[in-house]
Amino acid sequence: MALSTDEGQFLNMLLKLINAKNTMEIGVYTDYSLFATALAFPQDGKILALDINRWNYELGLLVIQKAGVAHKIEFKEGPVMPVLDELVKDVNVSPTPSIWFL
Ligand SMILES: C[S@@+](CC[C@H](N)C(=O)[O-])C[C@H]1O[C@@H](n2cnc3c(N)ncnc32)[C@H](O)[C@@H]1O
Repeated sequence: MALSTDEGQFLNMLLKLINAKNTMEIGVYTDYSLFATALAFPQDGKILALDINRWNYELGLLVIQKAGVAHKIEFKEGPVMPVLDELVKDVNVSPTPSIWFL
């Protein structure tokens, strides 16, 4: 259901290698891959995180907050397709996030 610790480290390294600072995560579950991404990003990095259930996002939120990276994350709750339909109407959303997850 979630990344292994090795995969989290690998993701973190990949994001740094490509200087990623804008991703969309579809399905956060315990926030593990979201946390690995937020740690890899520069201070002005932005992650749009989507999950059908806010409870999943809140599972790891305290850790994210304690690590001081919560400001990099915008969370939206809901089934992903209607949320994505809304987002494509918003001209401020990048059409080309670096990495997608589910
Ligand atoms: C495999 S888990 C994600 C694991 C996470 N990316 C990680 O590696 O730590 C899948 C997540 O997708 C969410 N999900 C499944 N279908 C969804 C949908 N249609 N819209 C939004 N979220 C969905 C589930 O609630 C679950 O939290």
